[in-house]
Amino acid sequence: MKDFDALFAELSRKAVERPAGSGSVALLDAGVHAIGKKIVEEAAEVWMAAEFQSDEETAEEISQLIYHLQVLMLAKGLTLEDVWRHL
Ligand SMILES: N=c1c2ncn([C@@H]3O[C@H](COP(=O)(O)OP(=O)(O)OP(=O)(O)O)[C@@H](O)[C@H]3O)c2ncn1[C@@H]1O[C@H](COP(=O)(O)O)[C@@H](O)[C@H]1O
Repeated sequence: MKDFDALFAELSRKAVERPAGSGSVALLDAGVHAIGKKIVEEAAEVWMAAEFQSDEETAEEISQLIYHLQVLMLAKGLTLEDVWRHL
């Protein structure tokens, strides 16, 4: 099963190698503004799922929020350590 670090490593690779058909590459190319809008959208979906949907659906929405946060980190050139040191 993929975890947070494995996804970040995969996305970091894709940002450099830019494979054809990667949605992540397209999102990186769309820029911080577009990624930020997705984060807001996904955060709202997490909230709504937590209040009105199943635990499984909530977990899926959380995974999508995490994914978009990681794409934003890559767009900004932030490392995992840059974030972890604030925890
Ligand atoms: N974990 C994810 C992931 N989570 C969410 N998403 C994207 O976020 C979308 C979910 O957003 P929405 O709920 O808004 O659904 P939607 O309305 O269909 O999406 P949009 O039309 O708004 O793009 C999905 O359709 C995916 O495009 C993800 N895209 C990719 N990954 C993983 O990232 C890695 C690289 O993926 P590629 O860049 O596609 O190769 C792979 O391991 C993937 O599994």
